[in-house]
Amino acid sequence: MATSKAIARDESDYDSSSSSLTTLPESSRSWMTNLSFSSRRRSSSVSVCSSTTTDTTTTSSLYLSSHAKPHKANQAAWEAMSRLRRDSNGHLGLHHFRLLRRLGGGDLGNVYLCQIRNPLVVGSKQSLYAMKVVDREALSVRNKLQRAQMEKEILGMLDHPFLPTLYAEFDASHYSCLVMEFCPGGDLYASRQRQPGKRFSIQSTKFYAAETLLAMEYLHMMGIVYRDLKPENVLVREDGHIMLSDFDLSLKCDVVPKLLRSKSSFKNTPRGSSSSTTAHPACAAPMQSCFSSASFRSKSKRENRVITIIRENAGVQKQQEQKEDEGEEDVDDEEDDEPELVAEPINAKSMSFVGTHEYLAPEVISGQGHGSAVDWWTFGVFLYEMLYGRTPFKGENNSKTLLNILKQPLAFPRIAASSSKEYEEMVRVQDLISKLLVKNPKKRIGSFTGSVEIKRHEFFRGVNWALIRSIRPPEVPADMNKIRSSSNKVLLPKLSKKDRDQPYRITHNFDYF
Ligand SMILES: Nc1ncnc2c1ncn2[C@@H]1O[C@H](COP(=O)(O)OP(=O)(O)OP(=O)(O)O)[C@@H](O)[C@H]1O
Repeated sequence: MATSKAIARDESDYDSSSSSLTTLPESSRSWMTNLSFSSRRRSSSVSVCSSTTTDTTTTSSLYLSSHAKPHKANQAAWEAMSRLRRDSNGHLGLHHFRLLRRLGGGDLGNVYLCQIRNPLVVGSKQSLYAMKVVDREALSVRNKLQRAQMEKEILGMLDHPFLPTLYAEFDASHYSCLVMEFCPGGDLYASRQRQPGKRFSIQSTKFYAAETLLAMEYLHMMGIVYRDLKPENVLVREDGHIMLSDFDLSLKCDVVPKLLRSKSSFKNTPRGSSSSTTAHPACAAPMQSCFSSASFRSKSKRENRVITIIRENAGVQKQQEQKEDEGEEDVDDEEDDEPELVAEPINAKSMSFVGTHEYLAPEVISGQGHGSAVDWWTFGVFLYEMLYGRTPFKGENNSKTLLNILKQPLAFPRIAASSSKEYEEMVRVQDLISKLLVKNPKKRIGSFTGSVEIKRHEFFRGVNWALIRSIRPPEVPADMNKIRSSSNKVLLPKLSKKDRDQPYRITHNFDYF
């Protein structure tokens, strides 16, 4: 799993005692001394809960209970859980589940592979779930209960193919249990370690980045700023598609949708690389249907009908109109001037210092307050790491990393392209990364119209956003039946037979929680 590899890689980075804050801006220094650092990149999110925190924790009207997840309605795992809920009159407990093995642990709790304890259904027919178990008492002592609550609330809201489905949640003694979809493919950090040169190919990067972008688009629509994107938090589902995980650092805020005219709104978005004027690249075979050029133009029309994210900016609008007069090519010219519903939490503002060092946005470090644009910064770092096998501003220690993020210009390693097509793709993705890793959040791509700006960048040209969930991913994890049969063998720390069979008694012996 990524966990152990991440420990090996970054253990020293999260030693707060070695951090020197002397070279950081004055605005950062006073409150950065309160930071709590954990020891692994996996759980390296740092947070400061001080009086400067202004996160809004509104109860959203969009809250969906775990009983209503339309996109999972016909799934066996969902049906099994609904049946269980019916049979138990809605009173689920730990005794309804058999914990099979520990999948991993983080700052908030441990995650276990589990099955419904049902003597009538045995072996390979049983659905597998991931259960996150959080010790509320321990978190309360560490002042982290609110983070766990936030994660639970957010998980309850989500209903999207690239985000976790919360199948059930219940309390057992002072433990909170969240039952979610199990992702057998591990995470993208571990997956990257297995790639040649520990780097994903440009096509695999495009695939994972496109799905991640859709997940973040949905989160922003729901008023959620994710704030902790990194390959470790992108899990690979049974079918090879992705699932973002770990929402305890997310910020939930109100999002006020607006209706804007499409033409003017798209005119104000930064466009793709001026140097990437060549035909879109041919893609690796499995992804061809998704990344075909034919789909690109029709996609533009479709997008007009989905919820998109727009921010008005008269100045930029003017510039774009001027460009149009100059005759610049623009696919939007062919589109109707339909109104668009806009839903980006651009007014979200937080003073919290949260994230993972190498992924922190400059505005988070400088403590000036940040909003949804932090997710577009982390998306840039994510793309960079997937492609180059390291993050762009990593220093010898955490303080150097933070300084580099604030001061160091972005640079790309030289990588020989195997073909002119790959070279062109590299130029495009570098252009996108350069636009995402703009230190001023107001000038960063995505800050005007959110994900729609990024989806329209040349690098994603040809991606069929509507069909991406149906195409074959770069890698598909081992057969689920094999995982089921191996779940009782020694792959990960195994639970004792007693604990497996009697999880409801483990309150007396909770050594593995
Ligand atoms: N649905 C899942 N399927 C498979 N493994 C999972 C699932 N959810 C979490 N895990 C694994 O469990 C581990 C801990 O999960 P998670 O990151 O949610 O915990 P956390 O306490 O919030 O961690 P962090 O310290 O990063 O905030 C991770 O290694 C992750 O890979």
